[in-house]
Amino acid sequence: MISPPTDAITVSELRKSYRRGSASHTALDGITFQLRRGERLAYLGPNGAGKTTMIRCLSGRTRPDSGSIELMGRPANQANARDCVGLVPQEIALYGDLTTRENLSAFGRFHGLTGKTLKQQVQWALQWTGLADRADDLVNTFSGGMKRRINLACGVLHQPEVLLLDEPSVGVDPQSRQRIFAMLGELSSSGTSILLTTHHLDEAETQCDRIVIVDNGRVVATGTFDELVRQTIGVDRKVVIRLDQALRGSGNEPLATTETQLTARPGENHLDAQIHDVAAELPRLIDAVGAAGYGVVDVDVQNPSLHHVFLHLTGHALRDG
Ligand SMILES: Nc1ncnc2c1ncn2[C@@H]1O[C@H](COP(=O)(O)OP(=O)(O)OP(=O)(O)O)[C@@H](O)[C@H]1O
Repeated sequence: MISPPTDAITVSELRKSYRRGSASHTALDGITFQLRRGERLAYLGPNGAGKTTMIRCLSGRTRPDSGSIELMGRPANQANARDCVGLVPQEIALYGDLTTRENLSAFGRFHGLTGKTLKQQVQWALQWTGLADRADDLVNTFSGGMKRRINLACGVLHQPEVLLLDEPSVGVDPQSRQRIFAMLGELSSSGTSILLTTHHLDEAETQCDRIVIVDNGRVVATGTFDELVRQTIGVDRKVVIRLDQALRGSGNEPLATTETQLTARPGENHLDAQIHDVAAELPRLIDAVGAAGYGVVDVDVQNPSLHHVFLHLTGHALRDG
């Protein structure tokens, strides 16, 4: 018996350059990663990192210069290999002068659906998007968030096993983003494998199972959020303790009894500590601060974020606007 492929997408050493006048610009510089079956994978990178180019290569809209793509275990260049794929492009591509139902029916037909199946899927999409009560309204009367939900539905009417989304929440308000991710959560629970590109750090961190971080056309790290934190900034936490008075003497002199690594400067009203085991070490440190004659005004335990991970990996911040 042939066992099913473990990866929904396998990308190996993918390269793509564009010509710009007489020069060549490398958008994908030897990209390798996997989308595992059933997972939600964030392909995270700043503007110009090559995210759209990757989606275009995966969906067959752009031909890579070299490297390979497998979709559900089949080489992407085999006939019908992309039948398992649904695509939700970044630009909203809907007919404004048609109703929600008419748009869904049109896109369903593009995907080869007819008759009872088409009707069923349109009905499902109306419920899934929460737009059943707007089924017969013209799409050009809708908000950006509503259009994005219909755009999303148009890409999955044929129930693809693998879904590609290029910046699915771009230009929508936080409430609509939440709805979109709730919809994707439903698809994921029913087994769809999802690859989404994003430049939103919080989306990658909170809405996805794993993250591929790309910069300048290269993969700089891959893993779950916890794995990425361990690989980069480590498990130590930065803790800032604000004091009721400025530090005297050489700063940490009065706190010489503590084993915690401290940065303390005379004249400043705070101590910065690197703490490995916050639960065990922090109470001892606070006792030591009290014993040295200082009062603690505030304690800030800084949790690592994907922002810190990205900064550590690339040396620059990812503008998350
Ligand atoms: N058709 C093209 N011709 C020339 N250069 C291109 C073309 N498409 C993309 N590029 C360049 O390739 C690089 C990667 O672009 P791409 O759109 O894939 O990045 P991105 O991460 O999706 O960025 P954004 O979020 O801004 O869309 C950019 O420098 C872009 O200018």
